[in-house]
Amino acid sequence: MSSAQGFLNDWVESRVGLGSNISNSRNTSVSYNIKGCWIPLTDNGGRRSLGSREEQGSVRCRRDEDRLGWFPPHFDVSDRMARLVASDPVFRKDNRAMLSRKELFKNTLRKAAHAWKRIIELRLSEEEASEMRFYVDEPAFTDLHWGMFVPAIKGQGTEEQQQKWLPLAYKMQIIGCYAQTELGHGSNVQGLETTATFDPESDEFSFIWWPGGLGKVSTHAVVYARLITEGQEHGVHGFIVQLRSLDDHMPLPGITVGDIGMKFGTGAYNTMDNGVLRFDNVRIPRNQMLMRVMRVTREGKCVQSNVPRQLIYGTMVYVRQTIVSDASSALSRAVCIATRYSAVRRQFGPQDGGVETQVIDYKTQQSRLFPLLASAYAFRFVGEWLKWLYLDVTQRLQANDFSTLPEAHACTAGLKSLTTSATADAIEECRKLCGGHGYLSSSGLPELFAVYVPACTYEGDNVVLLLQVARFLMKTVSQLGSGKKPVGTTAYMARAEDLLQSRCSVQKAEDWLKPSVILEAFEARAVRMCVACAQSLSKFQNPEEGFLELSADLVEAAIAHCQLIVVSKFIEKLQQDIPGKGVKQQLQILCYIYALNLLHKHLGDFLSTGCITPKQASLANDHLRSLYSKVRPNAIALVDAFNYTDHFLGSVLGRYDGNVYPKLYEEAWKDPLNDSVVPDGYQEYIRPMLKQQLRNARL
Ligand SMILES: CC/C=C\C/C=C\C/C=C\C/C=C\CCCCC(=O)SCCNC(=O)CCNC(=O)[C@H](O)C(C)(C)COP(=O)(O)OP(=O)(O)OC[C@H]1O[C@@H](n2cnc3c(N)ncnc32)[C@H](O)[C@@H]1OP(=O)(O)O
Ligand SMILES: Cc1cc2nc3c(=O)[nH]c(=O)nc-3n(C[C@H](O)[C@H](O)[C@H](O)COP(=O)(O)OP(=O)(O)OC[C@H]3O[C@@H](n4cnc5c(N)ncnc54)[C@H](O)[C@@H]3O)c2cc1C
Repeated sequence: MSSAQGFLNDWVESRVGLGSNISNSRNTSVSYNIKGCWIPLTDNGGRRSLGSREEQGSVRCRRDEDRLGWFPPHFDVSDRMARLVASDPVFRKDNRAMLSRKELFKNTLRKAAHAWKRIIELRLSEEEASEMRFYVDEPAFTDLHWGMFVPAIKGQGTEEQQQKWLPLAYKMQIIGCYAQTELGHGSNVQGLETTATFDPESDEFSFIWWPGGLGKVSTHAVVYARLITEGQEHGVHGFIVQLRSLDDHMPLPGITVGDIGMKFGTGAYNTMDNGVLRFDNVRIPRNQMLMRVMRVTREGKCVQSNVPRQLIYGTMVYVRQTIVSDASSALSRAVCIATRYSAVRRQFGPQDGGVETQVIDYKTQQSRLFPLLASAYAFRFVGEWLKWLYLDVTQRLQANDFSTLPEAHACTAGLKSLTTSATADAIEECRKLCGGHGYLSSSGLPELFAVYVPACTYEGDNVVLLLQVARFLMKTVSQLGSGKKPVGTTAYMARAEDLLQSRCSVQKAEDWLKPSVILEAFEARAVRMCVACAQSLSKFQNPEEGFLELSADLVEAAIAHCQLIVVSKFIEKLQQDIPGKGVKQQLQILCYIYALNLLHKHLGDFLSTGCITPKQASLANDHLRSLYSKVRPNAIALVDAFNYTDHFLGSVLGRYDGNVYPKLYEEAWKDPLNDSVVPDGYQEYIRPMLKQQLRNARL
């Protein structure tokens, strides 16, 4: 061993003790029982030797009464699937950053095939299979097949069409994708150029561009195109189109299909074959148009059914709802890494040579990290509520009650936008919270960021979606005088007159710890911003022109409304019975942190609308600091509660055992650059340069 290596080994050794200090932060009297799991809070003298989650093997669920009833009842399923994936070598993912695009993609195919084999062998339920795919943690064509192709047929197909296509899709005898976006049109769905002409006399081309799973795998797609019959246009509809032969996978006549190329980051989303598709007079049978909204008869006549045509956009509503829950997962993952590492990392501290300070104890670290921890919980709760809302609207649609569809659209669009933007920013913040090591691939954060950021764009650009919310809000405000009572998430607007006048009652910092005070401040801010926008709009002769001109303000108003939804759902959650010693109190603290931090970040809104005074703002800020101190002793337990395996986290910094430094050192040596001591290219480039310098020096 060279002396340099010897030094490095000593250096690593000297930090092992520090690395294990994560367990210090697990010394707390509160026993957590989040997501239905129990988190052992051990005091083992500042050391933990639990090993990785995977190694522990068994599911550590204690008693049924320890489970939080208000979490979805799928903890056992989730935990079992996480362990199944983590213990299967085929699902290894630590080498992704080193693979070429082709290797990466083939590896994804291998994993998807293996997952499908396991699903069949183990006779997994739909829920188990879906959890398994989640923990495989690799964007793949299966996301689109199960996430969009199947829901599109379910939501927009007639009974007959569902009976024909769903069994094939469920058995994966066909693989489908969702082909809506074109090279030239994504947000503007009505502007799509792809046409489906019943009388097949069209010679136009258009390119579909972006659909995941399309490039190399899908045999079928639900393609969105403008329907033309008898020379008349009938809006955009979905059509099931076979793209590839089921015998040899070759594209069918008239179809050109391929991958659109590398995307942001190495590894990351490049496991997905986002595709380009060109149709050249492709003919499909009439009954492959999804006809729940509109039927085309044998003679080419269009017959509108009684369901609203917005149902054509229904798959997007469904996926947006799932994306909100996913935001909580991605965020909790990043926060788990940053929190555990912040407890391990020490910088500066006493001048007397004592141990340095854990960076998690710095107030700046806490003020950046704990609001993100609070957001992870907030998004989980609002995601659960949104799931309920979606189920509710689906049941109502089945009973021909379409009244809640506009609200479901506004909520899914707005919350998708709010949570994905916040999560993307938060992952980057977590990277910075981990200092230099956060930039290492082995921290897991760069890849998580690269995989996650497109969520701000796909399934609706976030600004475009907020503008949809703003339209809904302006409509609601405009109807206030007409006697139509706002309901659901806009019910607070019925109290607009009061809220426009109300004065916040806070006089001392603790007054901010009343949910009613917080709610009223958020309601007043949202109403005032909406009403101000509506008043400005009314000054325009042409409302559409006004909407365009005021769109930046409208987006701010939509954000205020969506933040109110998240805050109010967190508060509602806390009104339920929450078992587990100390759990409710901790969640209450997180709820206040979530709300008061938003208030702090958007102070301009609250002050300019006169909802609170500068003095009250400063009291809120004082209170935030004391709330951070209350979270600190339980921070590790609160992230352990997410119950992520080391495999799923994929982060040396976020290891459960806190053994960060030796593992970082070990990881570094795995890099292919370290395969040889003298690098490839030395003879060609380095040596001649060095020799040249030597010659020059001698001259
Ligand atoms: C597959 C993933 C599976 C699971 C996901 C889980 C996790 C994610 C993990 C991985 C993700 C993997 C892959 C990502 C997949 C991404 C797939 C895609 O991106 S598919 C393409 C998505 N495309 C879009 O989202 C386009 C965005 N644009 C639109 O939605 C619309 O065009 C528009 C912006 C709403 C405008 O439409 P239009 O011009 O028709 O709108 P108007 O404003 O005139 O509205 C008319 C009327 O309709 C109402 N409305 C609009 N949209 C909806 C809706 N979705 N539902 C109900 N109602 C809607 C609107 O409010 C108006 O109502 P009115 O005022 O007239 O009452
Ligand atoms: C990783 C990934 C996967 C995808 N998968 C699929 C898939 O499976 N199937 C599929 O069909 N599509 C898919 N897409 C496409 C995706 O849905 C679209 O890219 C998305 O809807 C945004 O549309 P756009 O690209 O047209 O953006 P644009 O609308 O061109 O947006 C560009 C900019 O213009 C702004 N803008 C646009 N309209 C307005 C407006 N009215 N007012 C103010 N500002 C506006 C936006 O805010 C944005 O800043 C995927 C995209 C990505 C990145």
